[in-house]
Amino acid sequence: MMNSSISESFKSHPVQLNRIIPLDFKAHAIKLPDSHTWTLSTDNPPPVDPFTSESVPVIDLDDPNVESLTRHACEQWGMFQVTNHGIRIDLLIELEFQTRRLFSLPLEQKLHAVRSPEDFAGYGLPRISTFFPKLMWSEGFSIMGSQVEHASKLWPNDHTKFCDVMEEYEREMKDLTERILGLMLRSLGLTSEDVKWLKPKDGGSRRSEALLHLNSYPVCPDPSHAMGLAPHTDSSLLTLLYQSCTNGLQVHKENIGWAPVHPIAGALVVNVGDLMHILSNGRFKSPMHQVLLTKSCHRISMAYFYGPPVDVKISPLMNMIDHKHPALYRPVTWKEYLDAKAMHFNQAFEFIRNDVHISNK
Ligand SMILES: C=C1C[C@]23C[C@@]1(O)CC[C@H]2[C@@]12CCC[C@@](C)(C(=O)O1)[C@H]2[C@@H]3C(=O)O
Ligand SMILES: O=C(O)CCC(=O)C(=O)O
Ligand SMILES: [Fe+2]
Repeated sequence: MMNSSISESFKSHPVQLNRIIPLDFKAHAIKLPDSHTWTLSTDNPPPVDPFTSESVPVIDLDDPNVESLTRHACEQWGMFQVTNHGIRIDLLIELEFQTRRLFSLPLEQKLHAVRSPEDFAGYGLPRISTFFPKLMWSEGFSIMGSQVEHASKLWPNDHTKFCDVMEEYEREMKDLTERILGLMLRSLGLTSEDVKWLKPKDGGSRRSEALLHLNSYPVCPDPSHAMGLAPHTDSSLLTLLYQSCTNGLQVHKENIGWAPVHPIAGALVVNVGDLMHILSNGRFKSPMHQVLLTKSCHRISMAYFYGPPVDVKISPLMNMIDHKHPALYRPVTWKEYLDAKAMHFNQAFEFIRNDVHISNK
């Protein structure tokens, strides 16, 4: 596979094996081990009634006001759900089936496809596990393009369907993400001409890059002392998430705190990524989000992280800058940003802010 921003960043910042190999969750179904016991803050408890509290907007992509709804959602929440997106429900059902099929394999078998310390592809813990003393109660599988190599290690004679479904989903996600990205940019008053560098003609090496990441959050013996996915922002331009029908995802909003993102059958969650926050010069939020666990449901989700071509520098767009709104960030490639994230995690923005001395220490 061609060198990508993501693969280059993993090579520059290898992950220790004890932050890659997941626990055998089934063997710990009764008692949470100390390695996975978190002291969770009680300052900001989840909303009392998750079904009446405020949550992210739901946008029908066929709505005549779709642009202004999108802009409002990106400015206020940095996250929204979309319906009427055109992805076939039978593809989503097959995607969920194949994902559950993967994660229900015994640990020894999943470990045949484990990520290596310098690689992003395959089975393992979330990348951000390196920043926490305790481990998360989750596992994942990362795919870019065709994942025959890893899938054939999981199912030597029976991986074709899995690979076909993942590849079809990636193609569909690419088109939909580019459509939603266009919508967001138009909502800021930009034309495709203003950002034609974002979507160069296919065929050359300057192609947008994306990663499909399957997440699994097994049932947990003590959800109030465990963490599914710790608070983070996404390092993409945009992330499209299918969360099937299990609760757990929360997004942080000023003046509200953690708000649940209720699953809606067939809907997809759109999450503004850090690079979109930079492009919009801080106008669009790249929201902090996390996943909490339950005692009875095995949650899975599929996140499609979309980013710019490898050599494109992302910086605040000209239309977003004036004397009242100076450019907040210096230009960065996706690889440079992923490196900053791999070193500084949730402080990465501070290191690319204009007038900030950059240190690689
Ligand atoms: C492109 C990327 C986003 C990601 C970091 C990465 O370089 C590859 C893994 C991605 C992932 C998937 C699971 C959740 C997440 C927070 C993580 O730990 O690894 C995201 C990363 C991210 O958005 O920063
Ligand atoms: O599982 C979820 O709903 C969230 C996943 C997520 O935030 C991620 O993969 O970055
Ligand atoms: Fe995320």
